[in-house]
Amino acid sequence: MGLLVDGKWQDKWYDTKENQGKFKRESAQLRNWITPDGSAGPTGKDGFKAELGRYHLYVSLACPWAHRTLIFRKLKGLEQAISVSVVSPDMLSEGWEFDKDNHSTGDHLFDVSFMHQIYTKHNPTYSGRVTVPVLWDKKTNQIVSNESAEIIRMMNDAFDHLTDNHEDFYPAHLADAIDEINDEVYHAINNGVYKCGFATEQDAYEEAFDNLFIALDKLEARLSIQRYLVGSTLTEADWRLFTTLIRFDAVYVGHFKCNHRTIESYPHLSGYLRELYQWPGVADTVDFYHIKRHYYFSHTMINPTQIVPKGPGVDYSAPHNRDRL
Ligand SMILES: N[C@@H](CCC(=O)N[C@@H](CS)C(=O)NCC(=O)O)C(=O)O
Repeated sequence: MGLLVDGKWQDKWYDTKENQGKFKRESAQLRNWITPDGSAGPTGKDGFKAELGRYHLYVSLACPWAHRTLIFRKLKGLEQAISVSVVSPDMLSEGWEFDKDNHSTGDHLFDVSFMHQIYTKHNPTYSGRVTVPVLWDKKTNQIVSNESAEIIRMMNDAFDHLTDNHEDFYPAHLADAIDEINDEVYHAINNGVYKCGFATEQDAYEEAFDNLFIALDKLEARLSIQRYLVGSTLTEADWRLFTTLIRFDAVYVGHFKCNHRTIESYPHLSGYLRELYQWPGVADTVDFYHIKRHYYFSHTMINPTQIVPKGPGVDYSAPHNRDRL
């Protein structure tokens, strides 16, 4: 695990010493947008017009942030339009790898061995962490974006005129409500589980743990009276929560010490999770082999034996009963 400094790979983990043992996630650096006409989006430069076949996604099937983009690719009917390469589950001294003998598709564009080589193809002197997902422009040979929250917004509407899929997971009249819940879910839950797992001091861990379960309890109450996070409409906010919930009992409870309770033990959150899992096309994007193997095998500072647990064997295909709400 490491990062690029002036285009050179360095094997170095996050330094929590400067932050009282707290894990601080770095902001994504590459923030351009694909738009229907190629004009600039809310951040970054212009020149990324929506075109079928022009863009490529680099993902890990283990990663909850990359998982969002795979779900949107599926739900928005973009599988033919946007090609994908999947990294191996193990993220070791060279970071994310394309090892075809280890559950990777290989790099379909350049056949390189490591994800950091994609970042240095974009910019030979790149400095920063080498994260997935990455959205690549095959036409101009550069990274469009490495921020999943923005990649899913582009996928939500930039290609609609080409695909005729007008399903809208961020409708204007719900935008404020979605942004508000996203903010809470991001800090306390999506990133909250990482703050628990990567904390290196007891207080830092306990603070993240308490905030995580306060937030989950709040969502349990909310989902006891409404079907989805912002009411009766399924939105982006639900998909952003889903990718953390589906990893929770398999990984975060044990590996990240988020063990106050499992998602299975929450009557409403567990039914909600099953409903989202059973949404047409979504189960195909969930790969528990990659999920469990990645976390338990890669984070040797947390799990030095690299043993991957066999359980928990939750049945996400069981009836969800959410249609009663
Ligand atoms: N802000 C990014 C975060 C992505 C991210 O942190 N991905 C993780 C995998 S789950 C990663 O690649 N980590 C490698 C590292 O931090 O060195 C996004 O949401 O797109």
